[in-house]
Amino acid sequence: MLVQICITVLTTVLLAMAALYSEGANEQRWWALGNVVSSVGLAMSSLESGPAVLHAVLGYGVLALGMGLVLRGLRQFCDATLGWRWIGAIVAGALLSALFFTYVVPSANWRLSATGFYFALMNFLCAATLARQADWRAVSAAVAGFVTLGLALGVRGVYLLQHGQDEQRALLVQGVVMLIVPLAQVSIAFGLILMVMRRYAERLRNLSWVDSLTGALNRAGLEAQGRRVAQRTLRAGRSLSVIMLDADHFKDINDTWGHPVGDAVLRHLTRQIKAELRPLDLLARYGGEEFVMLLDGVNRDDALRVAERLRARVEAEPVEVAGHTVRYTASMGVVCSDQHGYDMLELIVAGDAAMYAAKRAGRNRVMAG
Ligand SMILES: Nc1nc2c(ncn2[C@@H]2O[C@H](COP(=O)(O)OP(=O)(O)OP(=O)(O)O)[C@@H](O)[C@H]2O)c(=O)[nH]1
Repeated sequence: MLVQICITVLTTVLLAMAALYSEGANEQRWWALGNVVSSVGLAMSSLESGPAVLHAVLGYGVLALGMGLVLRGLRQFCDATLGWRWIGAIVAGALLSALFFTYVVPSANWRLSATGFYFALMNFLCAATLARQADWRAVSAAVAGFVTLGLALGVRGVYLLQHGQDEQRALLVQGVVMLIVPLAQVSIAFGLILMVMRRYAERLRNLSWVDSLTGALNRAGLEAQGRRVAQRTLRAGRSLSVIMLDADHFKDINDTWGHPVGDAVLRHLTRQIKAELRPLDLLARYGGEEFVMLLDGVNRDDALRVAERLRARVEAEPVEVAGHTVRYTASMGVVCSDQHGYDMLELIVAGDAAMYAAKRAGRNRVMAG
């Protein structure tokens, strides 16, 4: 029991400290709380004296409540929810089976087996919730912990049914299970922290790839993701088109209306571009008022059509900002891997040249490179 208390304190402190460093504090709060509640339930159900209702019934209800809270945190981590009604049902299930084998068909063996199977199922449910996550490396330690715990409880349930509580073999199994439970608990706690830290690191990396003004990718994001898109299209034998876009006379907009209005124009332009792109396409802000679009699986003729549609949309839809209606246009250069290959840098250089040709030809137009 002392080991159990130490493990609970250790894992709860770890979870609470991880919550301080990351933004996913909500799910960690449920995990930490569930951890403490489960351990209280475990301690209650291990009592050998006192009223039966306390250790033979309520202890299992408290343990089930703790597991329900952990599951709620796991569902939250997976962007889903677990309502209080479900948690109530989980607690009721544990209470009913404990009540049944305490008062209706009194048998300590059957009660231990039935509740063991019940909590094994709960642990498998936790493992299954996480296993559906795409990032296997992040969740594997926690999944392994839940599966181990579920298997240990299940095996103990089978042995108790077959051999009774007092037989030598059953006692041995009971001892092994008592050793496995805290180890699995530690594995779960470390697994949960690992999951949160990986997600936090991913969030920070994504933030460092995003331009804060427009929400489009920045240069670093373009380099990292653009290469991935180029490789993907090359492998799949699809065309990759690049559109370079530059707002026309943007300096005049800044000089006439001020920089905040210029910023609003850039945000508006980003929304206009995004409206023309598909989910697999990439958009990055390449410089001040210059953007680059990567169109996956689009040949040059189709990319020219997309660019022309976008040009017409930008020309037709002014932005309303600070009581002003600001009209602006954009020039674009379109290139495709069918003519220039899949090297990102070469595509951008060729697209830039086509875009400057469009500027020289009078702006507000699309040129192919
Ligand atoms: N408001 C705002 N302006 C920016 C930002 N980044 C760059 N700029 C401005 O964008 C302007 C770009 O001017 P130029 O390079 O001369 O280009 P242009 O006026 O658009 O002329 P053309 O490209 O030849 O049509 C400069 O005045 C920059 O200060 C930004 O984040 N916000």
